[in-house]
Amino acid sequence: MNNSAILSVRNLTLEYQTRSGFLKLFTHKAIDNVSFEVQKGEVFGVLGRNGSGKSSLLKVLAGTIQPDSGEVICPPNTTRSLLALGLGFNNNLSGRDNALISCLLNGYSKQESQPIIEQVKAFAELGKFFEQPVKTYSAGMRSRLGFATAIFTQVDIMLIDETLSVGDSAFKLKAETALKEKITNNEQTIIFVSHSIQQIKKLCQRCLWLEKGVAKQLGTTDSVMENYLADKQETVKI
Ligand SMILES: Nc1ncnc2c1ncn2[C@@H]1O[C@H](COP(=O)(O)OP(=O)(O)OP(=O)(O)O)[C@@H](O)[C@H]1O
Repeated sequence: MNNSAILSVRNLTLEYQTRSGFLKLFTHKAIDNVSFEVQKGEVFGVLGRNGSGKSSLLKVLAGTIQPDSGEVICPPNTTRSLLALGLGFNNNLSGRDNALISCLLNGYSKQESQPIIEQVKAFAELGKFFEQPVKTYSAGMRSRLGFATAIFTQVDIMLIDETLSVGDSAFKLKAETALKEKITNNEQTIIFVSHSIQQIKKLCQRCLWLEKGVAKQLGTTDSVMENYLADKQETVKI
């Protein structure tokens, strides 16, 4: 692992097994021998078509699923949090209680959590719904709560899966601005999956292009984007 790398992924492979008929199992390689490193303070993008393995990769990086082979290495005590739609909340608890649980899981005491929860409440703009169970929320409202919770609790690596793509344009802009502020001090490491090429261009210095689970290109966002867009246009022509 390079000195300033906060995350090192080596030869990662993940297979899903699904039933394709009575007693028949179908194996699908969602991530195929992928390796890369992310530096501390870097905003790293992952792009690729539908089904290319982006979300699966983030889940492995967050430790919510185990790979079949390969490894994910971080310095000791590195905290990681996956911000993805529908993940991580207890549906029966209110937005406030879910925010409190996130704080406690990130090592804050109940007392230290109170001002953070008020910041989350103000940022998420959920009004009285903040006190209602999360199961009553729309996808956009969950996204607001998830984003606000992640932005105000300190984690070493934020793993963001599509959450910025949901919600109205005013909130998207506010979320992007908050992320940029967090990025400017070069402390926050972010791994960011998005279908929005504009968002990846705006936020990420480097990115990884996944194609059917394989790392097709790893490099600066400009160089990867050039080939990715050319490839997309080729496919549209065909
Ligand atoms: N739980 C699962 N069981 C079986 N196959 C799965 C499972 N989750 C994902 N897959 C398959 O693994 C592949 C990668 O899926 P993944 O969701 O990681 O892709 P993605 O790039 O995030 O897609 P999208 O851009 O559409 O969100 C797809 O072919 C998908 O069908």
